[in-house]
Amino acid sequence: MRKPIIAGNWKMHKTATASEAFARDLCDNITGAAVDVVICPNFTALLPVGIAIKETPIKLGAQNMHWEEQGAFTGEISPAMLQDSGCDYVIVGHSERRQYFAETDEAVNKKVKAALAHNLTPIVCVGEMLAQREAGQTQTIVGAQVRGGLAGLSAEAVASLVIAYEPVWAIGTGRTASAVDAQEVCRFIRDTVAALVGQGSADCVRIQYGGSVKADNIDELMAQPDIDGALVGGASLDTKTFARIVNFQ
Ligand SMILES: O=C(CO)COP(=O)(O)O
Repeated sequence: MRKPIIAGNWKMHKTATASEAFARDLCDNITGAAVDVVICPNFTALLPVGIAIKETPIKLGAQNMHWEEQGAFTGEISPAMLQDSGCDYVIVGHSERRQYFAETDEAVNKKVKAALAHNLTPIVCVGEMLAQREAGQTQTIVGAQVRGGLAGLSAEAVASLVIAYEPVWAIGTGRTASAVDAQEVCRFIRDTVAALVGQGSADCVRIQYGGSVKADNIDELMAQPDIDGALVGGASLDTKTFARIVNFQ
């Protein structure tokens, strides 16, 4: 039985001060959640938010990281730094990183391995662009991203991580994939994982859907057999809405 996991990706929103206040408000609104809850603020907010949620079940995640331990990589942050800041999770290969910062499957793979080596659970993002979906290439693209991102990992490692299916055309557009379409791709991702490392891991790995998840579509999405959670952008920036998403039916 896979425990659902709902994560909020705050992207480049909220200062550290605003993030801390928001996190405290969130703690008051999310009590006794039956699911894993993760919030991913910007780097400068990790420490204060980590302190704000310390005695609560809410976990801390980062939005990106470098794969190296340390070194001359101006502007980057290492897995050890994230761990030291209180992170348990890190988002890897978000489509905005792939699109605007030229992140490749090879880089994603290095980041996934580095995260696991530092006891950080990677949330590995995959998803096709609109033109690719319309050209009937969804499975080709998503399959290659899954195989590339998870290359060389043991069955046990794959079982421990989280995969987020985020169709690029559904991110921030208000255009959610239908629950049936999302289920179909999440099922395909699970089958791809099974072919890669075996059915046992495929049965354990948690797969989130992301892309315009809102309070009014979460229930239908979570009712799908292969959707184990959500990676929420815009709707995670409102306390009441995010609390409602976490408390899906
Ligand atoms: O990119 C996303 C989460 O990582 C989804 O963003 P929205 O929920 O704003 O569409």
